[in-house]
Amino acid sequence: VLQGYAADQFTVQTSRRLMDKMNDLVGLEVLEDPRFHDDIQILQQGAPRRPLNLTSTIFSLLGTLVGLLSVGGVLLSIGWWVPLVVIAGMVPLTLTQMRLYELGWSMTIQNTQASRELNYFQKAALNHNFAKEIRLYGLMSYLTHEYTERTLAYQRTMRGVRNRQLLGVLPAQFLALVVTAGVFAYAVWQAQLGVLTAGAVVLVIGALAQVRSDLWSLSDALGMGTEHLHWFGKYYEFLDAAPTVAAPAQPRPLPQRLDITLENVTFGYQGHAPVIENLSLHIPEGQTVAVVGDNGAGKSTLIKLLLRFYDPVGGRILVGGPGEAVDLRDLDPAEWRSQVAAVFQDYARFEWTVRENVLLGAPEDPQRLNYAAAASGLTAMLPRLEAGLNTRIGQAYGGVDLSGGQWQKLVTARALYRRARVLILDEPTAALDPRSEAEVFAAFAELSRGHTALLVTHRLGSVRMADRIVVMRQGRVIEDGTHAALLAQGGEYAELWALQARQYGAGAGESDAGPGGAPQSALP
Ligand SMILES: Nc1ncnc2c1ncn2[C@@H]1O[C@H](COP(=O)(O)OP(=O)(O)OP(=O)(O)O)[C@@H](O)[C@H]1O
Repeated sequence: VLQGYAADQFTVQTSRRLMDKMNDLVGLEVLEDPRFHDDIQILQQGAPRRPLNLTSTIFSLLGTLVGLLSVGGVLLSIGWWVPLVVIAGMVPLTLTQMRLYELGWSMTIQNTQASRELNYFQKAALNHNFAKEIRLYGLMSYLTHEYTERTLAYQRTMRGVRNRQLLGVLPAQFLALVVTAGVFAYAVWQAQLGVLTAGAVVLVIGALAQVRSDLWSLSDALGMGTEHLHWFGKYYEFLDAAPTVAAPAQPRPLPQRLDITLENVTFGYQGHAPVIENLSLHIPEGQTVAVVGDNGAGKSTLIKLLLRFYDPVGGRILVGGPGEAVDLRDLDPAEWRSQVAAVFQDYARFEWTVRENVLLGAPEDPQRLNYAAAASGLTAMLPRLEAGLNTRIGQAYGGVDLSGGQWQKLVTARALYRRARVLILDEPTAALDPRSEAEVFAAFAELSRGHTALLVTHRLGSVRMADRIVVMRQGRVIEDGTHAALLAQGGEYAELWALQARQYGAGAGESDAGPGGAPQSALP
């Protein structure tokens, strides 16, 4: 019961410290490092037991040492050198045991990624989000095969380690046995010579057995103790690690104006070539800017940089009006982000109630909630949800599933609910029907009045409302201007516009009808 209680306490405390640490990791870079995920798996698995195990190992070490001292005293009765010889005979066993625990730990570390990968196959087989493809493409046999093969390979590796552990211990065990047998024979010989009584020999036999078992426990405890210490080493290393994207020790105050300026910004994801190159852009506060460009041009990456999920490797991002501009790196990330509302392309779908999904932990302001829900189109879909805003999402918890468009309305409400001076929408209407799209854009236009707004979209019909359109290609800004100016320029934007207009049958060129939504495509 005590062990269970202590394990509960340790689990909560250790997990909380891990979560607090995650909160300190203000950037996203760390999450893209496989070693980080290995560490998290090892730390999470060890959290409920390592602290308790280390404590009990220390106690068992102390207990064994006290026992050894007293029983060692008995062995002294047949000669001062006897305890020394017995201990010396056990030293190789202790060292081997410790080395083997060390080997076991390093194998665990080396194979954590393999273990995560094989578990991925099992998790995928049970994952609700993958269920349709698994059934349609008959994927289960592939998943089962991969899981089984990988698990067997993993087990073979670990079995190899266990076999080596066994074989490694045998010679040392044998030596310890020979030493014990030698001492026993010596005691019998002494009895025959009349130096020791029969009673003393019996005592020595008992003491020898006890010393052997104590020394064995000692070597085991030392080996296990080292393993626990390794785990703690990893735990504190994780907690103490300085993140690459860190909050400044002494942040500068937030400037009055929130103009955003990128100066020759270059950025590449860790280990990859730059995806933003020498990009310069100035967005005065209050301006609505649409960012368009090919897939992979770097639009979402630009947004991630503006939110300081990553730091540029070259150039800088400034926030503030003339004379007060501050490098984004010198602002408190939490303070800066509190000024920004964003709908990401891959937004988070929390399996909570609709209300919780909109508030995201913020206190409820009924008026604001009503406004955000109405403007995003959420209000109109509420009657179809059984408990309105209190409807639970997620069938795994007895809730409902939302359609893609319904989700998009919900996350738009989430962004509109936040009182932000900068609004960022990355493909906010990709899943919306034309009517909802028009409504969301009307709300967006109203909300962005007086606010900075950044809209990333492929739907060119909706970008005309922006004060300015920025066209990106391969991490650079290739065109920048108003809709009319860019059409007149006859460059990339004009070409994209004509392309979408043609697909809508509105005719190419400067048609005012323009493209109203996603292009239709036909299979070859
Ligand atoms: N976390 C990441 N790690 C490595 N490369 C990434 C990562 N995220 C994006 N990339 C790469 O960066 C490039 C730019 O991606 P980004 O998502 O910014 O493009 P985008 O312009 O938003 O594209 P889309 O229109 O398809 O949304 C792509 O080549 C992509 O593969």
